[in-house]
Amino acid sequence: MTAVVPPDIDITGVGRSYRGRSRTTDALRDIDLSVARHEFVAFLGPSGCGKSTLLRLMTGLDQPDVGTIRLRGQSPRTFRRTGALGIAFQDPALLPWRSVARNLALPLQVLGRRVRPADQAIRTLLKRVGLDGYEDALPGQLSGGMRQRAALARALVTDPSVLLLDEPFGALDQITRRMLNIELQRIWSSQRITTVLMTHGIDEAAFLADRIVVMHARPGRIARIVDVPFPRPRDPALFGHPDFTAFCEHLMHAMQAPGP
Ligand SMILES: Nc1ncnc2c1ncn2[C@@H]1O[C@H](COP(=O)(O)OP(=O)(O)OP(=O)(O)O)[C@@H](O)[C@H]1O
Repeated sequence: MTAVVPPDIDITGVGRSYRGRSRTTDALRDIDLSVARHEFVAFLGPSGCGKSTLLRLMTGLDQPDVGTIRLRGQSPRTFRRTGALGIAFQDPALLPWRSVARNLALPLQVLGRRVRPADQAIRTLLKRVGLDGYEDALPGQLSGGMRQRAALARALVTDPSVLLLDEPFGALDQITRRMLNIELQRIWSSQRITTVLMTHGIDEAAFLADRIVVMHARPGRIARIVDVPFPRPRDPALFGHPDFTAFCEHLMHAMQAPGP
């Protein structure tokens, strides 16, 4: 008999509202989802459907009004403090006065681990995201795409078991974004870190994810959950395949259809 592995992420009945002086915004309502170990799930939805709100709740930087979130059975805040959670936001938020390698060392230093920017582990990680040779560069000397690569490497530096990505490539041009999608797939395929990606990029979600959670706005809620039918590893040529185009069209309809 094989042991049943519990899900890495458990979201149950989560709701979150923002109360302003004149009105209340229902940012999220009735969010239920489990993400299995090694799974890649993308939340896909228009601006304002609550993706960033949900991601912040999953990091433990904000608390739901109702419902619970558990990461490997722990509260997000407790889990984050173990270093097992990797996080990358749309804004790479690198410290401008620290070199790329010293930015990468920071999460390890925060956890109290002994690390030097010249350590082999940091060099290997920079190589993996295509920043070989940029160890000593300052963030201001990098392009937007390179800064996002550095932010992705920083999210991976603690060797996390769960990775949360909030539109990490959203501000990039289409070509750079696609290149980083391909690299993220390569990294995920080799490490199989349980990953949640928030995105409004339909082809990004379809290329990367095992399952896509289509969100609707006002209130932010799950409209439907779609299995991605393409086998792995996925070749970059998939982006141009007619089946892929048809699947993206299907997702577009799911985003626009009146939801539950
Ligand atoms: N701090 C806040 N105070 C008040 N309302 C907020 C706050 N943060 C988000 N909201 C509102 O909650 C809703 C969900 O916002 P959220 O940023 O989570 O959506 P999103 O899907 O991430 O959007 P985007 O793709 O544009 O980042 C929106 O209507 C937004 O205006």
